[in-house]
Amino acid sequence: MGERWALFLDVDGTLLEFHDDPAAVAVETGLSRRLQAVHRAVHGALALVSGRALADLDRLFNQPWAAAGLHGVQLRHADGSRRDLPVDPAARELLRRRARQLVRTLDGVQLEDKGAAIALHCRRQPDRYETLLAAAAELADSLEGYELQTGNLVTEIKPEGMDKGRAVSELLEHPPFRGRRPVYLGDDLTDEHAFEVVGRSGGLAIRVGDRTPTAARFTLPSPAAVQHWLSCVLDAIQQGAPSHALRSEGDSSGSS
Ligand SMILES: O=P(O)(O)OC[C@H]1O[C@H](O[C@H]2O[C@H](CO)[C@@H](O)[C@H](O)[C@H]2O)[C@H](O)[C@@H](O)[C@@H]1O
Repeated sequence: MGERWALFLDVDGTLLEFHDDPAAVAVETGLSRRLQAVHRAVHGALALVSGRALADLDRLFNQPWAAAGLHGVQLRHADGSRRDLPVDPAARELLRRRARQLVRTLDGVQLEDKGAAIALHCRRQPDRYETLLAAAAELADSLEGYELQTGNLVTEIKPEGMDKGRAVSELLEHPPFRGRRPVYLGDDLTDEHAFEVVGRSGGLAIRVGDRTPTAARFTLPSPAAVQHWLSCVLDAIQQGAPSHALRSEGDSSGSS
């Protein structure tokens, strides 16, 4: 079973609980050890798939694993090779300048500068979300080569042409993911792109939480449940259990 499955894991809201400040999250030792053990058990076919930049994922997880950062704008393969979507420095500067101007007009909105992309957060003031979405959409429309990606009390302006689904497809073309059945865990709207790809590839899409609608067939209630599920997966692989052991308990389609 350890040779048959490929695991793709979203980070915030899936592996980690949400915090008001994106920079304040941390990976506890227990989660880190569990992920390392699962990574070994699936012979390296585990990738983090996140809206965070790769540098931020490396700061948090401190592992050279395959990973998609900025929703796939940045990609690192399991062999360490990297591909980045090209970003025009002048366009990036324009994005930064306009985004800074925008947040000055929106009380309670926090700007996260991720290099090639900008996230605008309003977790501290959720009642500003609709106003933020409208203003950010207008900004993204005015910038050539950029698009909007909304998420959990966040909206991001990122280089166009990549999403988590495309990132997972790209990883699946390369070892050690190639030829394996993908399992994707994620909580957010941004993960739906990947749920669709995984569903089309005959894999398992597992939604974390209760956001609807979703293309995922299975559900886990929380990041704590994800950690428990990872332990069960590890046990199942080590005991050579049948492949259905990878499924989560809940089935959001009503069948199992
Ligand atoms: O794709 P993900 O790994 O889930 O990353 C999505 C975004 O996650 C972060 O923001 C979210 O988590 C923050 C910390 O808990 C929270 O404050 C914020 O409200 C959430 O939207 C991260 O800061 C973003 O850059 C990611 O794109």
